[in-house]
Amino acid sequence: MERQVQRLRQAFRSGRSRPLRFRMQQLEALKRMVQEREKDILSAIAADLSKSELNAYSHEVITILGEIDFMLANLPELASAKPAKKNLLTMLDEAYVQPEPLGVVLIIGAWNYPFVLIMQPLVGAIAAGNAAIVKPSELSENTAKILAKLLPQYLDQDLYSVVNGGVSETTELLKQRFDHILYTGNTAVGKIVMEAAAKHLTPVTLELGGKSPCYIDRDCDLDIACRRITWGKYMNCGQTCIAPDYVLCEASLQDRIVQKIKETVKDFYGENIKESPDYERIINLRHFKRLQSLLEGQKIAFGGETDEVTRYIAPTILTDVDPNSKVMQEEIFGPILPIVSVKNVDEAINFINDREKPLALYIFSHNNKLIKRVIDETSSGGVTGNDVIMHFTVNSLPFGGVGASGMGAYHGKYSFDTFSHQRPCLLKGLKGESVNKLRYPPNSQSKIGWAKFFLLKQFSRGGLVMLMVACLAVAAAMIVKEYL
Ligand SMILES: NC(=O)C1=CN([C@@H]2O[C@H](COP(=O)(O)OP(=O)(O)OC[C@H]3O[C@@H](n4cnc5c(N)ncnc54)[C@H](O)[C@@H]3O)[C@@H](O)[C@H]2O)C=CC1
Ligand SMILES: CCCCCCCCCCCC(=O)O
Repeated sequence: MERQVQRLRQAFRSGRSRPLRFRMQQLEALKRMVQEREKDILSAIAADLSKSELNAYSHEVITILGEIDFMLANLPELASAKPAKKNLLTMLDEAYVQPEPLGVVLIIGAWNYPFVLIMQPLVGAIAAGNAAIVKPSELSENTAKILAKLLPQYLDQDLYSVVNGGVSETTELLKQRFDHILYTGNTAVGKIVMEAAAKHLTPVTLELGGKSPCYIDRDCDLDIACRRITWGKYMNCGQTCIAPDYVLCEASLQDRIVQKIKETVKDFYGENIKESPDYERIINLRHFKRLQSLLEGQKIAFGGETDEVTRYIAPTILTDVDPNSKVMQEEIFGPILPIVSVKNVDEAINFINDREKPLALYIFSHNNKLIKRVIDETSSGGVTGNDVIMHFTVNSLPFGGVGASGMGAYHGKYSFDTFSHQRPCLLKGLKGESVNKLRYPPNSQSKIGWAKFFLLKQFSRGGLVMLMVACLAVAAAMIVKEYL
């Protein structure tokens, strides 16, 4: 592994990954890979998550095609030097911020959206001019294999590579020195990644999970709210990091919510959910058993059927859930929706603030002021009002967690920034030494007075022009005095 990282570092040092033309070529190759090998990619995702190929396309492939197109269209602007504001002392110099690639970066993905969670950061890493190693999750082994097969066929092999394997391979990988690590997965492993990164002072982006609350206000169109929640909760069988984890609402709404979600489930998946091509299965037996145990002792208002052989868990709703019960202590990451009653929005806000900061927050209401108030008085990685999941799809919004749900963000411009160093550059001429005297020793009260004037004085545009005219007049007077 050490040699693999060294090979990438050498290729990075050659400067090959830096020119924009090269980055665009690699992104175009990535797009070709997705288009030409669409069938192989879809069948791998489908096999890993018992998912229809249509759903694999809409959950994963569309996002990647959109992200590549965004980078192709915006890369010249993103990578360009941005002029910076100057002060009086540097007025005649050149000041700008130049994004530069970080070097060799590591991307570790999770199994639940196995293609997106590797490819979307990779697009950002390439766009920013880095070399990258990607480590797909071993739990989604078909996607891991197809990535290891296809990426080297389309991308520069010395700059981009795939490492497959589980804990031992990842542990070995984490001993190497990287210039950035983007990890997606659970919080416990997030801490392991951060600890390993600290040994090399490597910065990390941690895309973690959490319990994303969904508050339903009394003043709300329940039909629409429940339809949207049903989609976001049961998509991918609840195994979505930003799925609404639980519902908070006034007790009087509970039965109607159950009824409406029940009707929507029938609309979406038919009478026999097991037969529906749109309803997935739990990834493995460990998670299946974990989810089964969350049902113990709960009041199941809808669903609850499980089948160990196929790892099927029906769309399920739990009512009158005790906030101290197990299902409310850990991220559910499955098709179980607890409803917790609160008296009003104040209690909902307190409930959210009493817990770890979630990855997402959802609020349904006709009342925009109430939505804004909940946003203002809580914290979460992201928010969607009157819908769920959808903030993930807007690549002009940074995607990431806060507090226990993660650190850093990516998608679109934010991916480019995550994998770049914003390098401040100030280019001075070798003239104007007389002005510099005020910062050279010996220091004096009058030099401090001038330094304060040059560095602290704020001028309006008009004031600045006047000052420049005055400076020119003084310079002209000095020339006249010297030579005439
Ligand atoms: N914020 C986000 O964008 C997302 C967050 N998630 C979160 O991820 C979690 C589910 O993913 P996991 O079950 O963790 O996925 P996982 O089991 O696939 O693990 C994630 C990655 O960590 C590696 N890994 C596992 N144990 C390790 C260890 N001891 N040392 C080093 N590496 C190790 C795995 O090989 C894998 O590549 C949920 O909490 C979910 O909310 C999932 C998707 C997106
Ligand atoms: C047409 C709508 C497409 C919706 C795509 C949703 C993808 C959600 C991915 C969530 C992130 C995660 O859990 O890894």
